[in-house]
Amino acid sequence: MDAPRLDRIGTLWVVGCGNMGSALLTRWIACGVDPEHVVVIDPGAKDVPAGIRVVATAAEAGRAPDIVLLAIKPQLLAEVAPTLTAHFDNPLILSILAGARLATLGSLSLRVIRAMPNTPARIGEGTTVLCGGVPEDRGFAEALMATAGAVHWIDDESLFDAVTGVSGSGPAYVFRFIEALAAAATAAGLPAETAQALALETVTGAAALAALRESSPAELRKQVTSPNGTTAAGLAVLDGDGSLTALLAETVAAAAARSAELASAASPAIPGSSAGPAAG
Ligand SMILES: NC(=O)C1=CN([C@@H]2O[C@H](COP(=O)(O)OP(=O)(O)OC[C@H]3O[C@@H](n4cnc5c(N)ncnc54)[C@H](OP(=O)(O)O)[C@@H]3O)[C@@H](O)[C@H]2O)C=CC1
Ligand SMILES: O=C(O)[C@@H]1CCC=N1
Repeated sequence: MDAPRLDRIGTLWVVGCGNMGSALLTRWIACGVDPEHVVVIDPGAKDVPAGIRVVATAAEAGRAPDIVLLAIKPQLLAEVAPTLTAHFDNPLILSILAGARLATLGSLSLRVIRAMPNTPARIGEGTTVLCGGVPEDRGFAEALMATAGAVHWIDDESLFDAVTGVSGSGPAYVFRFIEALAAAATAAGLPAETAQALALETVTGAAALAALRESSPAELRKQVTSPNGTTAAGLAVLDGDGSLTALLAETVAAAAARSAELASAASPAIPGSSAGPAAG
C-alpha cells in the first residue's frame, strides 16, 4: 500500500499550539502539510508557522476538521472538549495529552489515536509512541508522526504512563544532565563558555555514536573506561552502588505516577466519558 500523503491531509485543527503542538506543526509544515489546510485554535498561540490561520475558539475555525491534533494541557480537556465536539463530524483525533486515556478521548470522536511524542520532534529527531485507533487511521497517524522521528506502537495502553515518564519527559532529563555537567566543568575551573561547549558536545557526540547501534551503550562505555583510569574513578561516584540506576528508576516512576494522576484530571468532567478516575 502507498504511504499516506501529507499534502492530502484535509483540514487539520491544532488545538493548543504551545511547546509540543508547535514542534509537531513546524515539522509537519516542513514535510509537506499545506499551511492553508491548517487552523490553529489557541487563544495564546505564540509560535505558529507562517501562513496558518489562528483563532481563539473552535466556533471561529470554519470548516469541520478531518484531523485534530489535541495539544492543550490535560487539565483543560474537560473545559475545552465540549467547545470542540459541537463542530466535529467524527474526525481523527490525535491526542498527545499526558494521562488522557482513550476511553476519555472516545467521547470526542469514534476515531482516536493516543500519541506520546517528545520535543526533538521539531527537528525530526523525536520519538513517538502510538496506541489505539482503527486500522484505516493508523497508517496516516504513523506517517504524520514519522516526520517527527521514530515511531513505536504499543497495544497495552496501561504502558503509556511509563512511556511518558521515559521518552515524553526524557529530553528534560538529558537537558538537565547537560546543565549539571556544564556546572561541574565550571566548578572544576573551566571558563563558563568552554564548560558549556564541552558538556553539550560530549552529550551530542556520545548520543550520535550510540545511535549508530554498531555497539551497545554498555560496550561503548567500556571503550571509554580504562582499567583503573580516570573514567572508572568518575563512574564509581556517578554510579556507586547502582545509585544512578536507582535514581533514574525513581525519576521515571515519579513521572509515570504523575501521568496516572493527570488521567483523573482529564477524565471525569467530559460528558459521555467512560473513563473513571485513575487508581492511586
Ligand atoms: N512539552 C512536552 O515536551 C510534551 C508535552 N506533551 C503534552 O502536550 C500537551 C501540551 O503541552 P505543552 O505544549 O508543553 O504545553 P503548552 O502550555 O506549551 O501549550 C499548550 C497551549 O495551549 C494553549 N491553550 C490554553 N487554553 C487553550 C484553549 N482553551 N484552547 C486552545 N488552546 C489553549 C496554551 O496557551 P497559554 O500558554 O496562553 O495558556 C498553550 O499555547 C500537554 O497535554 C502535554 O501533556 C506530550 C509530550 C511532550
Ligand atoms: O511534563 C509534562 O507533563 C509533559 C508530558 C511529557 C512531557 N511534558
